[in-house]
Amino acid sequence: MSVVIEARDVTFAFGQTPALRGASVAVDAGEILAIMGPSGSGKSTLLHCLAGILVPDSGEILFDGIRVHAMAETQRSSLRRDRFGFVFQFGQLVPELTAVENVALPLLLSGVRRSQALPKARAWFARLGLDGLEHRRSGELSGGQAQRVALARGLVAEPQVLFADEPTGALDSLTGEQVMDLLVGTAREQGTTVILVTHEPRIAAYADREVMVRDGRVNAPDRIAS
Ligand SMILES: Nc1ncnc2c1ncn2[C@@H]1O[C@H](COP(=O)(O)OP(=O)(O)OP(=O)(O)O)[C@@H](O)[C@H]1O
Repeated sequence: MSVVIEARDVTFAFGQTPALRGASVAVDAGEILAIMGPSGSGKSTLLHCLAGILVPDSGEILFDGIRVHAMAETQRSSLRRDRFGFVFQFGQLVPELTAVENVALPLLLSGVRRSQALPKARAWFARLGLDGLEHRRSGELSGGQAQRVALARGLVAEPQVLFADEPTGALDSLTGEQVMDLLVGTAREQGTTVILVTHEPRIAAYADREVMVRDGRVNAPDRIAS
């Protein structure tokens, strides 16, 4: 297995608040990695640095040999659009668009024609058990349905890496497990690398490997009480 994406000794602070204090992690191509840790430990910040949304104060982010931390915002935005997919806790579907238009969005933003993007998006509805919901808007979907639509949107452009930040956090446990079954199943079919932030061990159990973030570091040993 070869490393596809990596953080090396990354630090990041929100003003005076340090969020990452030398975080390092490497993820293999096709691997499903769960990032766990207590609230406020830096999990989301690490995910956002890996995805090129935030730029580290120091350290490196390497994707496929590219120095993401050194790229300009426009380049990072193209990288996110062309190579990465995203699923967040609250689906964040565009409420004005239908479900199928939401799924097609990453393709349309990449310049794929509507006549090609919409059929490609539609194919995901059968795949994720969403048949018949293509023309609903987000307000007309259940939480689990909306999250499956968000998952389809995250995967439709066949990204190399899917970033999922608490993708089941707003769902009851049964619905959450159904979403995880679909996420892991489709990612494996496509060979997509998945970086999943969760604080739930039950959800992390779907991953190939778990790392723990504590105090802005990955797998930092527990402090010895003095
Ligand atoms: N936009 C922000 N502005 C200021 N401080 C922030 C911001 N986002 C996060 N922080 C702080 O950075 C630290 C790490 O936050 P982060 O969201 O990465 O942790 P987390 O492990 O994902 O937490 P949670 O599990 O609660 O989502 C925390 O101290 C948090 O309060």
